[in-house]
Amino acid sequence: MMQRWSADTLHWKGLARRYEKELMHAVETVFADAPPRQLQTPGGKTMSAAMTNSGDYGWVSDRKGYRYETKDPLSGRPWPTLPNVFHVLAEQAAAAAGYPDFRPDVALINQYQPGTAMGLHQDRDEADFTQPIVSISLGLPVIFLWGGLQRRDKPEQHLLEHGDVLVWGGADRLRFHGVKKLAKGTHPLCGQQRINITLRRAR
Ligand SMILES: O=C(O)CCC(=O)C(=O)O
Ligand SMILES: [Fe+2]
Repeated sequence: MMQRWSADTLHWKGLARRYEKELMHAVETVFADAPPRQLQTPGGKTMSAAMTNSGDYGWVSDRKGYRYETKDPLSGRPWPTLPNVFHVLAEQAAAAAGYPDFRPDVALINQYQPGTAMGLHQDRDEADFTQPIVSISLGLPVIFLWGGLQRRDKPEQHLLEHGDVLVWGGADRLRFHGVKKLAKGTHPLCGQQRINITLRRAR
C-alpha cells in the first residue's frame, strides 16, 4: 500500500518485505566488515542508536562535527560496498515517489535496541538537497516523528513497520524528523532490534 504524506513524500508500506532475507543478509555482511558503533555528538553526548555505513561515503559524527568520510574511522579502510539490493529497492521506491534519477552513494545503517531513539534533526550534510532520502525499516516497529521546517513545529506521528520504505524530498527534504523510543519486542526475522537503512546522495 502506498500512502502520500505530501506531494513530495511517499510511504510505501511493506515494499521491502519481498527482499527481507536479502536485506538482512546484506546488513550482516556490512556489520561483519564495519560493525555498528555508538557515535559521539559534537557536544560530547553518545548517540543511543549504533551506526555504520556502506557505499563511497559514510556519515560520521565526533567531537569535530558531522560529516561524510570515504573511510571507516574504526578500521581506516573504505566503507563496505553498497549492497546491490539496497540500490534496487531505493531506486524503485524513489522512482515511484517522483525521483527517477536518484542514485545513492551512501547507505547509513542505524541499529536500534529497545529503549533507544533518535531526536528531531534535519539531514543536511549532503551536497545537493534536490536529491531525496530513502529510508528502509526492518524489524521492530517504531513511531516516526515527522516535523516541519522549523524545530518548533509539532511533528506528526507515523508508524513505521518491518518492510516499510519512506521517500522524502522536494519541499520536505529539510523537514525535522526522528524516531521515538523503541519498545521491547522480538521480530521473527530480525530479533530484538530495529534496523533502519537510510540511502542518500552525499556528493
Ligand atoms: O531510523 C529512522 O527511521 C530515521 C533515521 C534518520 O533520520 C537518520 O538516520 O538520519
Ligand atoms: Fe535523519
